[in-house]
Amino acid sequence: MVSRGEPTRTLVLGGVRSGKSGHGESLLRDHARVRYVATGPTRSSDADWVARVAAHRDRRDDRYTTVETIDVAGALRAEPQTPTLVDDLGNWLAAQLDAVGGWDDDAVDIDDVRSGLCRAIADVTGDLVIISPEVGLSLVPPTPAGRRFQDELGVLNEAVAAVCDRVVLIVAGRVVELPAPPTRAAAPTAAAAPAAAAVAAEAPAPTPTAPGSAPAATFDGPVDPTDAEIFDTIVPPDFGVASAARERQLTLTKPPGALGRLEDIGVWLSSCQGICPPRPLTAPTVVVFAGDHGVARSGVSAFPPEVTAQMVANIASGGAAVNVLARRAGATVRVVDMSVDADTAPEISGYKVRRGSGDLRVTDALTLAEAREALAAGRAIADQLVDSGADLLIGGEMGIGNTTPATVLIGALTRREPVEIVGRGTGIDDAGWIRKTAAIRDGMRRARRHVHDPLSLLAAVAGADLTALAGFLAQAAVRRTPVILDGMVVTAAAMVANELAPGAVRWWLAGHRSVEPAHTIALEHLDLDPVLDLSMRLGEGSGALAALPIVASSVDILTSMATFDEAGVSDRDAEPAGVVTTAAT
Ligand SMILES: O=C(O)c1ccc[n+]([C@@H]2O[C@H](COP(=O)([O-])O)[C@@H](O)[C@H]2O)c1
Ligand SMILES: Cc1cc2nc[nH]c2cc1C
Repeated sequence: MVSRGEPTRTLVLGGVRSGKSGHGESLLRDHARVRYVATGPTRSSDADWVARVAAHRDRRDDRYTTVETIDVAGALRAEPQTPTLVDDLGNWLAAQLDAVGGWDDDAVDIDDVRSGLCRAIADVTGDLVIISPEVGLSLVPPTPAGRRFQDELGVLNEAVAAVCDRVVLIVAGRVVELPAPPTRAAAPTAAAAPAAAAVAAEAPAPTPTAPGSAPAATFDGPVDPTDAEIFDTIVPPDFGVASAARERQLTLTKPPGALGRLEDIGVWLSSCQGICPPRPLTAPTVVVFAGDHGVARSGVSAFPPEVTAQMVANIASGGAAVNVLARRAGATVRVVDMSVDADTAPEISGYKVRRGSGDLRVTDALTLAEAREALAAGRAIADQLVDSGADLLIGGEMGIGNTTPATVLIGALTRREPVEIVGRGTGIDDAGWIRKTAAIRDGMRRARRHVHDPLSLLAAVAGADLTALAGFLAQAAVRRTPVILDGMVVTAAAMVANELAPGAVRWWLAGHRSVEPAHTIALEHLDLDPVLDLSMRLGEGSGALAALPIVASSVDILTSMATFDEAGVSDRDAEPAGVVTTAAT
């Protein structure tokens, strides 16, 4: 395997003594330099272990540099470009379970380290081979610790496979190439297909009316929710195009890097579009997912729940902040009633799952069937917009009380204490803050047992609006369409979306940092750096829309600035006039 500009991430699975390490090494034989990340100790008092390590070492030649660490994510992040062999994930997992005392305590999980590892794997820029044992084919171990290891390794292998380009299984010395799951990048999902076809026929363009207004064209429902939670492997934005865009930035008439973050955003957008220079954005589209929440009846918001339906009508008729900001930025706004506790216009309620989601303090917000329906709706909406030409998507939301479920999701997935993350939402007073903190505590208690299962987590505490948002954001990544995230509520849904579709985060840009404390924690968790920090706390998609003109400008820079050659401007390596250099004697 020689790097051809595009890195290849290969997961090599196999049983004990199957030849998996040897095969992994053979994949990197053409590289002049290979880093060997050893996840188990290379020195030990166990003679058999030492002999195994020595056998592995003898097979490798002096092209290898050995790094002994269980911080594989850290090692990959330190040198993402270096061709690397990681051997193996079994030792890594054992060390992680040791670190958290998780061998015999199912309540302790390693989800964060596993996600961190997957994100680091998704971000490598050089060839990577990861060796992992496949122990799921043997007997179910007789001890709790053995069963825990076997179960965790199954989950880990599946998660790592999702961010690798190839997965091979070594059996009896033979290499079996495991097929990738079918890709839906070019076509609507099976779940979304019927509705997408119906809307495509009715609404060929995403902007039948002026930017900023809610177009008359409707989203159709219902959708087939079967397997709504199963997403295709996310293909990252094109690394080769990113390199070309970075090169182009250096040719433009400015000191290298002088446009700072604007340059990075242009490079990202170029890599999302797979072309350099990128195409100007022509059809950015915001979808505002609206819903009511049972918990809002218990005094966790400064406003009454009736405001949700009233604001939905306001957005539909073009009078909300989201409409004003969208008009300025040239974006189209659509509003979708997922679970508003009132009847709304038929053109916005085609996907409605129910009236109001359940009170997360005491009951599931949705049934699993409703959660699948909401996820499928979000996915179908993303598909319809991409199919009809949207070239950038923004997820927005409107729902009195929705900062409570969003904070519960973030708290549960990042294991924070409620008081660290609770914010003032629409502006609750101190008494409301105390009620909200207690509601978040109760919701997190109910959420805790679902943190390993994104679909049941959404059903337990999120509600139909946030669940549809999660489906929308993940499906945008499946369809290789860039997204600008809005505030805390959208980012909470994004966290779950990235659990459903690992690597989806690479298609998302954080538009802004909301004043909600949970937002900063969620952004850190996703490793996202917001474009703006304007002390906003509105939702609707407003923060993302405020960032959109900056994103559009970053594209213009790459498309329209003159190069040094074109403008006849001297590049920095050119010799200044009048300076004569003489050869050294
Ligand atoms: O996303 C955010 O950062 C955000 C922060 C504060 C408020 N909101 C919006 O305010 C509403 C929820 O606030 P609350 O106090 O009713 O939970 C909902 O309609 C959100 O769009 C949104
Ligand atoms: C008026 C109003 C507008 C909103 N937009 C998003 N959340 C909101 C909450 C309220 C209360």
